Amino acid sequence: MSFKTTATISSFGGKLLKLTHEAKSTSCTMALNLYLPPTTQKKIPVLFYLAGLTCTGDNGAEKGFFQSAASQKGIAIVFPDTSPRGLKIEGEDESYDFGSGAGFYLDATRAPWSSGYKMQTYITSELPSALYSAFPELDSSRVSITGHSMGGHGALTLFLKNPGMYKSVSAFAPICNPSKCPWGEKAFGGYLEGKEEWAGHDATELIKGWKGGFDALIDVGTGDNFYKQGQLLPENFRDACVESGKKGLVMRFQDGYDHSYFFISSFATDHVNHAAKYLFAYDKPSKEKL
Ligand SMILES: N[C@@H](CCC(=O)N[C@@H](CSC=O)C(=O)NCC(=O)O)C(=O)O
Repeated sequence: MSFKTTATISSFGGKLLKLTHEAKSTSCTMALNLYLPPTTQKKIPVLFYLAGLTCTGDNGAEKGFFQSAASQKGIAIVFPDTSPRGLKIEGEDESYDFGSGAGFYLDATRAPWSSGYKMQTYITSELPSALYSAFPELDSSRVSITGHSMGGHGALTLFLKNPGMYKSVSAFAPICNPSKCPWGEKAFGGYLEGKEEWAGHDATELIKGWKGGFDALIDVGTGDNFYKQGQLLPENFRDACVESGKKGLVMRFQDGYDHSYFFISSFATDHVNHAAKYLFAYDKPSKEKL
């Protein structure tokens, strides 16, 4: 399905495109932002940034400060929306942490959400296929993923559910153990038919079955109220990595930082650089490729 470009904005020498397209998996028109860096590469590696509760594709693009590093490294960034919109499901717009703006990057199995709330399929299949077809300069073989809060949960779980799909993963203040926090319990209870499905969408459970190393970067602010309230539970994820022998996780507790985009923008360059390390690891620049 092709995209409609509603705006083209110059940013750090590249272009930020505001796009919409009709998506089958989410049964609605989806909006997103795509940052295309200035580059002489024939094929541009891609970083997906998944935003958190209440966000659209605009929050990361406008406040995340990812474009500066992406421009320098030559990485395209996809900023998708966080849920379907306007499906007219009862209760869809009643709360900030469920329904619109809160798709949790999974495919709902419980009616009525199971028709349309298919963000896992949208992010891992329909959206990338549509983008690689409409923008052939994007390199579908070099893709990484990151995200914030609910989007950090999305980044970790989509990476762990799809071995080989992403070259790297990182997260800002991710919801690490949704089965054990109020946000996750509400989302999983509402979107999933049975409790036996929960572990399959929980990073702290998924990491236990991951084979090999896990070179992820996770930042959490020590002044983050959602962290203090037990919504994020990063220590549970770190402990699961240690107990199941996964090496490579870098979990940084950033002194005094909160949950906001002031925190994200402060460390965005580190996360783009983390992705760049893997996106360019086996593609040493040669004259033929430039
Ligand atoms: N309105 C809510 C808080 C909503 C909130 O803080 N959302 C975060 C993500 S939280 C986890 O997914 C966010 O990124 N907001 C958008 C922004 O631009 O800051 C409340 O009042 O508690």
